[in-house]
Amino acid sequence: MLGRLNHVAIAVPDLAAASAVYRDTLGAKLTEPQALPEHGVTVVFIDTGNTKIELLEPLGEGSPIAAFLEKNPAGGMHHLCYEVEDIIAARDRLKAAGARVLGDGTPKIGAHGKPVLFLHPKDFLGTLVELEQV
Ligand SMILES: CC[C@@H](C(=O)O)C(=O)SCCNC(=O)CCNC(=O)[C@H](O)C(C)(C)COP(=O)(O)OP(=O)(O)OC[C@H]1O[C@@H](n2cnc3c(N)ncnc32)[C@H](O)[C@@H]1OP(=O)(O)O
Ligand SMILES: [Co+2]
Repeated sequence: MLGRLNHVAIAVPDLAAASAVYRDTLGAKLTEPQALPEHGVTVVFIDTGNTKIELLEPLGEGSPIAAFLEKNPAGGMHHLCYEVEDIIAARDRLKAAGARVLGDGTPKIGAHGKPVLFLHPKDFLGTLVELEQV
């Protein structure tokens, strides 16, 4: 069921400042900021060749990363995203195994234009997991 690691997400309080760290200090190439109001975040991606880094800044009221940033004001690693071939089959298998699928369980379209779902961090060793259908 588990495919490639698609991205590692880092929640940040200031996307421009975080982008400057990756661009100027680490010498990375970044995508333009992409506002995703349906996810409550603005994102920038960095392609590292073997995976991607997703920088996340809160967008709008009730962003799902707001509480995380209150606990981690300087930012921190927020989630891992794994690729799956069939997100509905993966969801149903995980639910049957007792994992909590976040939201109403209906995949949303993610930053890459593909269906995504999130799994509760307490069911995965304290790590929020995103699944993306590829
Ligand atoms: C850009 C689109 C998409 C993509 O295509 O890549 C994205 O990546 S969108 C990214 C942002 N979206 C989401 O994160 C959606 C799913 N997340 C959620 O539904 C919530 O963030 C959450 C995981 C349910 C957490 O909700 P929150 O209100 O922040 O906190 P709680 O108090 O309910 O948390 C319970 C418990 O879990 C711990 N926690 C919270 N977030 C994380 C995390 N990222 N990693 C590890 N642990 C986390 C939190 O600390 C609480 O623990 P205790 O304090 O021990 O109770
Ligand atoms: Co993500």
